[in-house]
Amino acid sequence: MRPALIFDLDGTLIDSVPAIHSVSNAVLVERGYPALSVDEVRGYVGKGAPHLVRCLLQSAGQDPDGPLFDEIYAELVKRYETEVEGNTLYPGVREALETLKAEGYKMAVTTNKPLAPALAAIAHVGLEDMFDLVLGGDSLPTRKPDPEMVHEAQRRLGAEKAVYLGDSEVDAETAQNAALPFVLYTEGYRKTPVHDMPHTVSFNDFKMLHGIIEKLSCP
Ligand SMILES: O=C(O)COP(=O)(O)O
Ligand SMILES: [Mg+2]
Repeated sequence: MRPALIFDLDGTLIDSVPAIHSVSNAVLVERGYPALSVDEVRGYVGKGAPHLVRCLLQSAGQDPDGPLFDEIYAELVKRYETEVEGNTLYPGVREALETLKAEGYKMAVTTNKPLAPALAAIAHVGLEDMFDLVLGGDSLPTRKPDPEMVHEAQRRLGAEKAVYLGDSEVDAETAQNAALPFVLYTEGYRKTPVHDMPHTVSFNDFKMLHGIIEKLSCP
């Protein structure tokens, strides 16, 4: 049986930092706080929206868990869902996914991004028909690196075997916690050198993905 392919979203399939940067700055500047650089915002991505909001509050000199949290979280997630222009696919993603889907691989997304903005970004880049399941950071009581999201995806897909694919330290840890092979996309938002990240195989071009998955699918 072919393994299910469980993908991370931000930094793996979609370059979403331009969108997250612009939404974050809109929320900050509107309240009189200084705008942040793309590099700063990139460093805040990967652990879900609550973490991003706490980082934004800290950068503004505010209490990360203080009274502004709920208001900023709600506004950020709302804008995230509608201001989708800054989300773009990494080169070759569509072709690679189409090939794998045509061969019968079941595919899911497990992202720490909240579900509504994740679905909006997926639709914006035209991948809405590609996945059997999408789970967001607010779909379950826990988020990555807790393995539950990946386990839940595997259960819902009825997949005995699975491969997890992602770009970040959080993803490497998730795959380890879920005891799954980890395919690392090196062009996303990781902060650690590739050789210091636990992974089964890495790739820097989606043209390589089909061959990698075929090899991992051998019994
Ligand atoms: O929203 C985030 O923080 C990251 O989302 P990801 O899990 O798709 O990388
Ligand atoms: Mg990611």
